[in-house]
Amino acid sequence: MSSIRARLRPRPMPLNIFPDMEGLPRIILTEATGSSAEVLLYGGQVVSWKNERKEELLFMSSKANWKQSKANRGGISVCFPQFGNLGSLEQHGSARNRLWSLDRDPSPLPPSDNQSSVDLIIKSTGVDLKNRPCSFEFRLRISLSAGKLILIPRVRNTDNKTLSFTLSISNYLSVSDISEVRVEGLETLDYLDNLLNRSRFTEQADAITFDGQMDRLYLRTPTKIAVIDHEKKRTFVLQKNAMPDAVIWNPGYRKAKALPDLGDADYKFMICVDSAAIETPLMLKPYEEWKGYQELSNVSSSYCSGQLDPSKVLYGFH
Ligand SMILES: O=P(O)(O)OC[C@H]1O[C@H](O)[C@H](O)[C@@H](O)[C@@H]1O
Repeated sequence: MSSIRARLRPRPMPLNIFPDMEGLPRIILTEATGSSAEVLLYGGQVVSWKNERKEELLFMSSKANWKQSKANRGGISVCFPQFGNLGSLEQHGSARNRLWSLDRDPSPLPPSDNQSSVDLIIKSTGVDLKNRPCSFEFRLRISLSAGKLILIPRVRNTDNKTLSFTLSISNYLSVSDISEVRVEGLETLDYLDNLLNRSRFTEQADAITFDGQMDRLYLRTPTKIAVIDHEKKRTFVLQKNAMPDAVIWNPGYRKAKALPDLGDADYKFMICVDSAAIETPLMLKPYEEWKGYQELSNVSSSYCSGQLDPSKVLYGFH
């Protein structure tokens, strides 16, 4: 009887994984309403997220190299175990330049061997241990559902010493024109300005707008941040847990020109909004695990009442 039941139980769809034009393993996630996401094992990077109308929601540099030697500038990648140059490791840590593996045992999360989510893993290597003698495992679940892309990062200390790290999930969002964008949810908060030697300021504006390079670390941010694109009349809502900080970055014209892997005009069509834990490094006791959560959704700016109401966008009041 039980064997008949087992035969009748719907089998999970196999993961859609294939080598792309450069031979890099690429995973395609799909779901019933027609949205999709693409993930590279190299860097564990999400390189595409399209809505049900097949519109791309993530920015990718026009000079992305698509080679397995450096993370592409764009999409969503993880900076770990160090954000930026705040330590002795390479800029933004090694995770974005590693070849990740499929995680067949993502316990205690249920296995996700279907076409709308994937579990990835990297373990510390000799290089990591040379610079920071404490072994770890980093697991990343990427899940797609109607209108939403969810990332669940988990770090496990697999050593008998304390593990300390900083981390960010770096989201390059595609926008119509950076001068048409407002970021809401960070007003009145303190931030460190990376363009002014990490000096501390308090945000005075009602919303963040852009008229040049910006590189800030907002501290103790709320769990929801809205990125409103006036021209497209679309709003990204970033919801996060266990990552108290948020990075807001746009290189502006001059810095974009100096970056070899970014087209001169590309800065207009992107904004980086990172979920992050940077100001206070995360500490894990021996064998402890940390778990974060990030959910991105993209909604019509006027989905509530025909008028943008930030309180509705930010706090979901209907
Ligand atoms: O050029 P990358 O190493 O990818 O870093 C890109 C950017 O990442 C973050 O947003 C930092 O705050 C910026 O200072 C940095 O320029």
